[in-house]
Amino acid sequence: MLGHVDRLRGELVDLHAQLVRYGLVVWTGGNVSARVPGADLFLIKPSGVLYEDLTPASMVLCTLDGEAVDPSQSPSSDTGSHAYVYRHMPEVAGQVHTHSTYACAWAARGEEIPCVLTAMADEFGGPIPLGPFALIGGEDIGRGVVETLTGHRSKAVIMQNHGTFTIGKDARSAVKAAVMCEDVARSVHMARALGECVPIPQDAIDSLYDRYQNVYGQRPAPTA
Ligand SMILES: O=C(CO)[C@@H](O)[C@H](O)COP(=O)(O)O
Repeated sequence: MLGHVDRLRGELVDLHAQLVRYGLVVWTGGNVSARVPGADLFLIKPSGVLYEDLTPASMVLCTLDGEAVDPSQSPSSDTGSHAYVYRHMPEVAGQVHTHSTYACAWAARGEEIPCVLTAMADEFGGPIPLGPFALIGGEDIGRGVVETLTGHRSKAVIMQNHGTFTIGKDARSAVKAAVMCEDVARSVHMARALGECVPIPQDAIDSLYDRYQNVYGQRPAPTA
């Protein structure tokens, strides 16, 4: 278990740097977490720490009740919500939260992002849904994420008046979902400003999603 924790500490530093690289966060906003395989534990960003100051040791190990194992550490404001998602969605092993600009524009309008681009069908299998308004600091956001994404193809949710929350089979997948969410939020926001968007038929969405999820990219090397 300690091997997993040490590995995930380093991975989380790198993944937080990806949020900066893709322009998804400013100052200390946002966070990434990763479930520890085989343990009722996860690691998450420390609260209020600048991205350039994050280190493997600064990542906070927490229980699935959202408590820091080391009480001297202060985990992210969203720790209770990340913990709630991990408890209620066992398939989830990574989560990301951002205030990325265009996704927040959809959050401020209280609108889901309609599936009008093939990139949305590929990655999200349909629209990016809107989740409820929820206060920060407890489990309310996590409850809204679970209510919205359970049984939904999308791995991203636009939480009303707040921002993006994503889930994944690992933290890297959740970061990818956050990057792709902001990319399509920007494109569809621009399109909407210039006119009506053309919806993609559901059968085409299904075909695009199946291809991207099951065919796209490099095949894994054959095992010896
Ligand atoms: O949305 C909020 C605060 O309004 C938080 O989610 C911040 O975006 C990140 O907080 P920390 O992870 O640094 O506590």
